[in-house]
Amino acid sequence: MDTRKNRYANFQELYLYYYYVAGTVGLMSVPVMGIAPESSLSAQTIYNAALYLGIGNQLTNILRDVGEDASRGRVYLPQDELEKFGLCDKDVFSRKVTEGWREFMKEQIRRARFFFDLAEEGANQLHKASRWPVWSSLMLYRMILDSIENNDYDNLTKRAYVGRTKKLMALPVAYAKALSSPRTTPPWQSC
Ligand SMILES: CC(C)=CCC/C(C)=C/CC/C(C)=C/CC/C(C)=C/COP(=O)(O)OP(=O)(O)O
Repeated sequence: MDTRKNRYANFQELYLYYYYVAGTVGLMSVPVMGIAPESSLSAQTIYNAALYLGIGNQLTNILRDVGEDASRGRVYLPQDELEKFGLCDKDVFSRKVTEGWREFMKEQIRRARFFFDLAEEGANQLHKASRWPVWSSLMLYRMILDSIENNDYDNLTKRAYVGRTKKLMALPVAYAKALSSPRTTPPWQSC
């Protein structure tokens, strides 16, 4: 798909690409990592969470690399949403961070966070040995979005990154999150 296509009309088209390139990685990870024997959520719910983590990671990866991809003539952004903010490919290639670009980026970041939020429910359903690395990667990738914000949405000339200290500080937090047991009651039955 990547060799044939370098523009995507809308998020639906992009979602298919994200599914192929990253969602599948999440799905394949579940049987390797294992589901907690005490989990009471359906396998489908857990696989969906894994898929959403793959999509969230890929969305973040794309948002971090917009400038780099543009230098290779590639735009992995929804064309209709660019248009909604008065933008087009030319604006991506010109690398000028305008108010329109910032507003566009805010929406893209919101979407990536939404997928990470969906994935969270599944992380503690995994076998306990797998939870810490999954929480760590989820948190570290989510921090790339914060870094794009801290760069005032300039992902056209700057590459967002998370410094070593911030990364190290996230690890104990991820560890603490990994300690909580899987839900035994699905969220929709607990209220
Ligand atoms: C949450 C539950 C239930 C399970 C976890 C399931 C997992 C591990 C999901 C994560 C899947 C994953 C690691 C996807 C990778 C997506 C990604 C960022 C791919 C980037 O690939 P490239 O585009 O080649 O990267 P570069 O741009 O860095 O070269």
